[in-house]
Amino acid sequence: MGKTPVFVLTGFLGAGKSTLLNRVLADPAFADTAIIINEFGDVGLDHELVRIGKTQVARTTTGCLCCTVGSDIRSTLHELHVLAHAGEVSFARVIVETTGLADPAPLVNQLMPGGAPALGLRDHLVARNYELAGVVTLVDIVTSELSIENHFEAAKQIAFADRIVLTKTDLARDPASIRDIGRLKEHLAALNPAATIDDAHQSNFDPAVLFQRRAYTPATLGDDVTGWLALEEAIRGNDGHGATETGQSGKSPLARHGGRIRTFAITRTEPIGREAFGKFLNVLSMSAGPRLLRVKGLVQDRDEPEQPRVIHVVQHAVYPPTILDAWPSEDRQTRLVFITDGIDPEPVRQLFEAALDGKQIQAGRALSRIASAVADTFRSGTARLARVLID
Ligand SMILES: Nc1nc2c(ncn2[C@@H]2O[C@H](COP(=O)(O)OP(=O)(O)OP(=O)(O)O)[C@@H](O)[C@H]2O)c(=O)[nH]1
Repeated sequence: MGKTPVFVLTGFLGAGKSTLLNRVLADPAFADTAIIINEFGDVGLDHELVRIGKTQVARTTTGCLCCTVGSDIRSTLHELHVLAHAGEVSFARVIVETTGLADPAPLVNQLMPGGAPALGLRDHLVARNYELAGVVTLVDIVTSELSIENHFEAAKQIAFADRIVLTKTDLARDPASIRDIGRLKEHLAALNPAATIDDAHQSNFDPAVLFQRRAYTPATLGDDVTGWLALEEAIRGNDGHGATETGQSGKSPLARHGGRIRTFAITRTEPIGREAFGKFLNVLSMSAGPRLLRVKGLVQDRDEPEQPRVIHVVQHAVYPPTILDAWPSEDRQTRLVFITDGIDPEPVRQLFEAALDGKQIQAGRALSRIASAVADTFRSGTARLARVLID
């Protein structure tokens, strides 16, 4: 028996990883697939939104694979191996969906031969039974330029890919947007000349091809990748976690991502008015701008409480909600997960409550706190830039 191929599916926040994964998992050829979904924060939602078939096996890891100390990916692969050995599950490939903020270097380092050393029997078993067979990076044409500029993770995800897929190309209908796609492709090819670039909405695009076994060789991806992997080794030696804010489970999921990234959830048990909720999302998105990195949620609508609404905001883009036929689990409360760049939970919670309860003055106060957080992050960004220029 050969080694089981492991594919990493990555891409910045909201790039469309779960959407593509659902498409692939619905293909009968992928019935024998194990999926590892990594969620940023304890109140993740992906495990509810990715549709796992009866013959597929899924594991969710919380925290961030690139930040959790030790080797979470190896322990999850080991657990799957033990279950397969006992005949409890069966799979021919593993797909790891990372969080949108994942730095791929530590993950690749743990999975490739000659990467992070095997520390015990478990790691030896993982190395003997699995091989990294590809890194697929999705690039959202709507937000990627901003993401690449503002978040090193987005650029690294592109650099480590052997397959790049452009998503949301269906939204580019006018000639200027189509020209922009051409420019984006040039930019991506400059960042990573070795990867193939596909378009998720081209009629001949077959996502199954992305998860076919192949040799993944970081050395062919250029000096940057080799350098980052070497750096990874150095970081591993001293943990490298300069965490400024402890996240969940006593781990430090925010460590690699800078002190400004916040992740938090808002839950509500009473059903929510559609119009007030729509206003909340739009006003939040307008006031926070690119500092609102991601919102996703399941919402219990007052008029249709049995059909949850799935909502997505990706930076400035607020997507039309999708309506599910039924709740994916027993938990029927509204759950919203936020990832922000420098915006604290409190004013967002205040804005949410004020919008739903129709309290204008409180909403105004919350908005001015959000506006000042946005201005502060811009100011600190400017100060940093000035320091770089003067140094
Ligand atoms: N129009 C359009 N919308 C898309 C496409 N791919 C994803 N979306 C939408 O983009 C939003 C985010 O998609 P997800 O699949 O949840 O993105 P993700 O990368 O899994 O998100 P995170 O796990 O939070 O990083 C959803 O509203 C999707 O319906 C696409 O190709 N075209």
